[in-house]
Amino acid sequence: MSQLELLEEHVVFGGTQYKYRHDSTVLGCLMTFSLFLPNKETFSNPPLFWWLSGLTCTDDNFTHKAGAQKAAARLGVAMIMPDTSPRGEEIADSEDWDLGQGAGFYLNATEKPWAPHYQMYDYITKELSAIAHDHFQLNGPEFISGHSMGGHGALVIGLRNADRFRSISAFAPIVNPIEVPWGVKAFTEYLGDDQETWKEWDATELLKHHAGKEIPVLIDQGDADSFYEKQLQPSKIATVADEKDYPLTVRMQKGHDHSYYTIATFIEEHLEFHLSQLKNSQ
Ligand SMILES: N[C@@H](CCC(=O)N[C@@H](CS)C(=O)NCC(=O)O)C(=O)O
Repeated sequence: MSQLELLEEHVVFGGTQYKYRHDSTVLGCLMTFSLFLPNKETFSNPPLFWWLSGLTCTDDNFTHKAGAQKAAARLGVAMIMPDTSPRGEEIADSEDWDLGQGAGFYLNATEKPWAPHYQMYDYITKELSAIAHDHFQLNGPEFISGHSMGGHGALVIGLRNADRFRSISAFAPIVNPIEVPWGVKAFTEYLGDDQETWKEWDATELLKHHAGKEIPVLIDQGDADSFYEKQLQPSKIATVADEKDYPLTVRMQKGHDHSYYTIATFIEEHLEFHLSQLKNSQ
């Protein structure tokens, strides 16, 4: 397992917020991630909440802006926040904010120049998971959530690993990337022109063909989100869920936009949603 370098440690609401750096074997570069642990004496084996951020973010956006630590400390939930792409001067990048560094789309790229480093799906589901389990002994139940591009990541990773994650939630997720400009641009670059391969990384397509465990999904979408109609369109996945009678709820949030103010408003409800699913499945 890779060596972890502790960059930050802060006591917060009786738990501890950490930031680490490590040399990722899967991505071939130095990566940071953040981790919140609730009070160890009160919560010895906490469930683990994975948070995937959106375009332009690092692990800091959620840590600094969502205010999730207070609820996580009260509920006894550990939270892990990965970065959104491989990083570094030697790593392929784009001048566009919705491609390259900060925009890894949580998939395994197959095309040049991206493929050697842009393997975020494997990084999260294998390398960072092994660190969470082996280094921090976080071996309890797991949930996954995210925002925008990270909401797409949470839906795709959750549905592809429905035996592992107990529930999925998302804020303003890209639910059908193969049909919207952000997704078409990124998937063309990372996965090439064969659109059949894109479907493996598209939550709406995955849900259409999902035959595994029906893990519940909660989506919050602000109706004042400037990306709502062009890039997000949660009704696309809601329609598929309705057709299959799949347990997926979309809540439209009046007046809310795409920002972390929306996440801060509802993050406690998301943590409670995940924990309540856990109780239901026990
Ligand atoms: N840079 C873009 C916006 C990018 C954006 O809204 N990113 C979202 C995720 S898709 C985010 O979380 N930004 C960071 C933040 O709000 O802290 C623009 O100027 O239109």
